[in-house]
Amino acid sequence: MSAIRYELIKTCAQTGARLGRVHTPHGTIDTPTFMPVGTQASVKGMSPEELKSLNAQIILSNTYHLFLRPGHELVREAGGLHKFMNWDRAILTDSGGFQVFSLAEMRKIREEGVEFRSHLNGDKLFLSPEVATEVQNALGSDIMMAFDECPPYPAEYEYVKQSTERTTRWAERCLKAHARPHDQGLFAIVQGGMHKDLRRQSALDLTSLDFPGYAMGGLSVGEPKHLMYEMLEETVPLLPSGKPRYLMGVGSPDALIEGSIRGIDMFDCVLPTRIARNGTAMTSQGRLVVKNAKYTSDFGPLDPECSCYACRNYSRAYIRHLIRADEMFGLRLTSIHNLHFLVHLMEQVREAIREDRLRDFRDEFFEKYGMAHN
Ligand SMILES: CNc1nc2c(CC[C@H]3O[C@@H](OC)[C@H](OC)[C@@H]3O)c3nc(N)[nH]c(=O)c3cc2[nH]1
Ligand SMILES: [Zn+2]
Repeated sequence: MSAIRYELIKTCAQTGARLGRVHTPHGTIDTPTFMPVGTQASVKGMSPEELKSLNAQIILSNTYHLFLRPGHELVREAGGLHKFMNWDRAILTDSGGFQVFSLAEMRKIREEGVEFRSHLNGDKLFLSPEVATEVQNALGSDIMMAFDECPPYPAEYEYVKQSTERTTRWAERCLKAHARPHDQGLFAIVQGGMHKDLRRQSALDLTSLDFPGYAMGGLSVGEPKHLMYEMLEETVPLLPSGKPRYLMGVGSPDALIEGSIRGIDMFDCVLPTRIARNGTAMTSQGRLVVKNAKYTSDFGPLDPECSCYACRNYSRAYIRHLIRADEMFGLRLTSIHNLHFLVHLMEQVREAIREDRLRDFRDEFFEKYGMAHN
């Protein structure tokens, strides 16, 4: 019995969106879903109780960061990531394939794996399909990602071709190295850059290896959004309908809706907590920079239509004051609101799929949101 089972409940009659559930050893995830990112074993500034109060059913953490600090052996000794961070719902860990190419210095990519220097202290380290799989087995995440290369954007066709074919060979090595397939699901990551033929090849090669789930990688890397949507339209139909699809690193409210329409079930993005740190809130009318002087004596909530803890108890004037005074509680309140906003947005997306009206919902949302693009 695989650790991860996808249940397709229904497909939206207006779009290609799906209502589903992902069953994991640490609970069920209603999809389409937004997953808060806790890169270093903490969703910045949020306690597990606060995450549960906003109905987060799964959070992310990251192999590269935890491999560097505190080290996966320590987390294994602590009884695994769930115990270490006191989170008893589902956890997905990214494989480090993105960070080793975006954060690490002095990296050398070979068939065997990637040699690099830690961005923390310059130590010489090595990540490979086998090491990334062993690390995630030690962390005990419910969903592990295959070790991949996320090619830069833009990149030469030939480079993307070589890289994508190597990522497929690496995925096969992860499958072989996976020590706990009954407890942890291993998702493959489709690459191929912005080239439709390479995307198709990657999807066909990886689906022939039969993983419990498939991610769309190599996107949300600076390309125009229309290009990302074209890659989804080209690739998602080649993925098995009975398995979850995860679009990595996405995203803004409009992209979550557009991605759901194109058949994506799972999303992750650091945006809600990252923009919270400079006092930017996502609201039903678009973004609001609460630090702006015009909110000095605005005693209303961040978003009048929001029912989150921050909007029920605090004003824009108070949060503006905290952010300007560099008080931690200010960015905590903005993070609580932004995470609630995206988790609640996905609840509305699931409702719209249930009622076969996701295209109408999108048009209404974009109208109100003013498509003040993110
Ligand atoms: C933002 N756009 C984007 N993110 C991406 C990530 C996650 C970043 C990972 O880094 C941490 O956030 C900074 C998170 O780790 C918990 C996230 O999962 C990717 N990961 C892999 N393995 N392969 C990809 O092709 C890939 C592409 C991305 N595009
Ligand atoms: Zn709110």
